[in-house]
Amino acid sequence: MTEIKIGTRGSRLALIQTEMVIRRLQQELSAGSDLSFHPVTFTTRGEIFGSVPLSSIGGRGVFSGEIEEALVARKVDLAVHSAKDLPSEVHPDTVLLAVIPREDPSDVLIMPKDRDSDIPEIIGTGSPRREFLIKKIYPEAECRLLRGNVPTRLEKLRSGEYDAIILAEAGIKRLGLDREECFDYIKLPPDSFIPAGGQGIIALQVRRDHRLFTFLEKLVHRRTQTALDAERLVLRKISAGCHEAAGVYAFSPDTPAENSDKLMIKYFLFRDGRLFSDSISGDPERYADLADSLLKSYSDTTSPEERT
Ligand SMILES: NCc1[nH]cc(CCC(=O)O)c1CC(=O)O
Repeated sequence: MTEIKIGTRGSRLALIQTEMVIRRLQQELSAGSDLSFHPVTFTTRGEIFGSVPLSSIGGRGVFSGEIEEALVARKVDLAVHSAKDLPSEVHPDTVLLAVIPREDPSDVLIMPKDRDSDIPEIIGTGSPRREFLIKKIYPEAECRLLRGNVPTRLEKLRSGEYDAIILAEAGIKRLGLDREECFDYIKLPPDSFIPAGGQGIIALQVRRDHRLFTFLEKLVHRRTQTALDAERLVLRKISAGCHEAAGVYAFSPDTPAENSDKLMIKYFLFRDGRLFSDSISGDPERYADLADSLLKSYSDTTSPEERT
């Protein structure tokens, strides 16, 4: 048996996602293959500093740095991440492959069923993007820092610390927590409540020189990979830090009225008190050109110094 080590975080969601990838790889291996896959868990800085705003933790890749280092140092063969937790650039010796179809990328507002009012006053989120977008819906609401893994966040909602919290639909679905009787789940439509780049996508990170690279490359889910690449390209170009409100969503509109061969990209960025936002659609094979035209309105109104 050849053991293939897969670096991952140790949270329940991270382990479920890693198991999804392992199952997929096992299905695709030819009979008689001698590969066996084993998760190797890492504790990242994002978890060690679990109660402060993410923007106050220094360095890149708060949830992925340690795992990527092990990958580049050949201590693990592969790594599995939530794409949205990755910095906009990964180590140049590695690439990200989307081998599992994207889960619903929406955010969800979750409220206890027994509350007095339909309008939440205190909303738990530590994400500047979610805060910016939810205040358009509930201008009077106050957003309070909420950190921790998904079950912890739901526990804090249950304990009455918040009137509502915002989570990714993908996480609560994969954990099977989307049907709890005591909560209302209000889906925030992703074409207006624009998700974080990569939300709902599981990224398999592999070194270009790994012997499984060509095998893995063949397994990508085309639409998901296109969305991942397009969203990450936009993220690199706007170079939003985690203290800025920014979202990007690339998708193929598949309602009959629209042309499903097209890739639609939407983004918004709230920077220095100004809102940049645009959407464009075109040929998915040319997403780099699309992203460039998309960001034209942004660069036209931004001086070169501001863009660096
Ligand atoms: N930052 C935490 C994180 N990273 C990925 C997910 C959900 C799964 C996904 O988006 O694929 C979550 C939880 C959340 O934001 O509610």
